[in-house]
Amino acid sequence: MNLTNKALLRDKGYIDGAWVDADSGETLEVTNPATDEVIAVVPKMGAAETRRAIEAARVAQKLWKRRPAKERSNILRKWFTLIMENQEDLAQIITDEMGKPLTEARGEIAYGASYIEWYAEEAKRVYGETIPAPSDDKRIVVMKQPIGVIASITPWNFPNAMITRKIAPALAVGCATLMKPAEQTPLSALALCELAEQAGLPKGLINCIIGDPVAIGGEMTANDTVRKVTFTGSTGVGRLLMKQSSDTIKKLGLELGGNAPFIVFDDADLDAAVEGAMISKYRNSGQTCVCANRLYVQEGVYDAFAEKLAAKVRELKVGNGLDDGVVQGPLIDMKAIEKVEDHVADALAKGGEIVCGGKRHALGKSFFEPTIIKNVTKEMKVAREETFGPVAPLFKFKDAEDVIEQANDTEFGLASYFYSKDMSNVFRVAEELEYGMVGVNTGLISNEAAPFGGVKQSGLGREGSKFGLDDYLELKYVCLSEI
Ligand SMILES: NC(=O)c1ccc[n+]([C@@H]2O[C@H](COP(=O)([O-])OP(=O)(O)OC[C@H]3O[C@@H](n4cnc5c(N)ncnc54)[C@H](O)[C@@H]3O)[C@@H](O)[C@H]2O)c1
Ligand SMILES: O=C[C@H](O)CS(=O)(=O)O
Repeated sequence: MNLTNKALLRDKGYIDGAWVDADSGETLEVTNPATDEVIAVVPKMGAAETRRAIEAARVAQKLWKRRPAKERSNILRKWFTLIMENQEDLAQIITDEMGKPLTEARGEIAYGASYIEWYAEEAKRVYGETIPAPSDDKRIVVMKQPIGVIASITPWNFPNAMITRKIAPALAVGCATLMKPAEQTPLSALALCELAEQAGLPKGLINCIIGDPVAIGGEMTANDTVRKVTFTGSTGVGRLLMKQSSDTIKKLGLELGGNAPFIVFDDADLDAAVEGAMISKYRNSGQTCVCANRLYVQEGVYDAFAEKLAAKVRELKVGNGLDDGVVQGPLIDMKAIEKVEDHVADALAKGGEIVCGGKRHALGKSFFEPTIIKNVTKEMKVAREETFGPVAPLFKFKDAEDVIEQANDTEFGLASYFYSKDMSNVFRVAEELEYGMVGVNTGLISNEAAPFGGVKQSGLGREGSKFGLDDYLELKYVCLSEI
């Protein structure tokens, strides 16, 4: 890795302001999925290190919550500035450890930093309320106070932004934090800790435990000092963490799996719809929770849309994310490739037809050809499961009533998208879709100002916006009497 700022490449856990190895001395290798090269060796930590981090956070949080909001804000602002000054190096770390193209990795750094910038400002706007009391001798005061020590667990697909989307609001309101990044992508998390320390964040407020997810997660969910667990990842692991957290009645933030419908009505601007489908489906090689997972095209424009989309997909350059012009990197590992192959084979066995792609790329390793399948039906796995790869299954539909029923026929409810120019149709469909987020005439909806999150089995809570701040606050009602 050819970094300008070598200090960013950290390979130890970060606990109470110290860079430490695992108690056991055990380690994990970090590999570049585009080359299979080992790029770092990091500690394999467990419950004991997690306990020490929780205690460090508990002690640090008592002082941090008393710091004036403006001081917390200034330190977050400095962290934001340092991240943007180191954007190129941080982007290279992302591409090396998980494969996304450098252009997308640069975008993720700016996106992740935007949450720190946003919450640096929001830190100064945690307002309480007074409420007219039922009797003249009383006053009702409502305070908002930080939850305390929070623990975060994050996935590999956005190894920077999924962390800042949690840590920034938590620190802004006066919480102390632990993070457990995915074992595939610890380096981005450690680089964030390095820059937080340079920004002047006091020790103990941010702790990064690398290693055994079951042991670390087990301590985070069982330890009563941890008052909130915030998780981004698969719905299956989210269910498990929810169960484990119930013994100590923890607050939960869950950003889970998706199965996004992408709907094209026959009155849509087809070129705009194709552009939206390209970014919604093939961003991060289809490895985002809000990727279009099912594309529904009204029967009158089905063939025209399929033809236009295929022309764009065939232009996509697949390769090492560090190489010029590459817009599709490798999938995270061979397990991901096997899941994509299973979905493609299942669709073909049930009557689907390949329009383009459909198999492993000639580059080998975990590269897969950008794929479109047509004549897809609801009996196929691509209709019910999150593919998490560069495969666009095209379903046909008759009218709004038909497609709304198909789109809502899933246990997931994260993101959804549709293209239409008729305002009556726009309002009706947006109101009827059972999802936490709806993109209308766009395929890209994520930003720091908006409440990101899902309904049904896609999660609990919201991240980003003023709503994301509330997720790290407790309400306290103070009743003043004898006034
Ligand atoms: N809703 C969102 O914002 C969002 C964002 C990104 C990814 N995701 C979802 O995440 C999934 C892909 O990411 P993934 O494969 O890394 O998910 P994953 O659930 O396998 O892993 C996510 C994190 O959980 C940890 N983990 C795994 N098992 C654990 C356990 N038993 N105890 C504690 N921690 C454990 C992992 O180490 C990792 O840090 C997809 O389903 C995707 O939709 C959702
Ligand atoms: O996949 C997870 C991210 O939340 C996707 S996004 O960049 O926030 O849209």
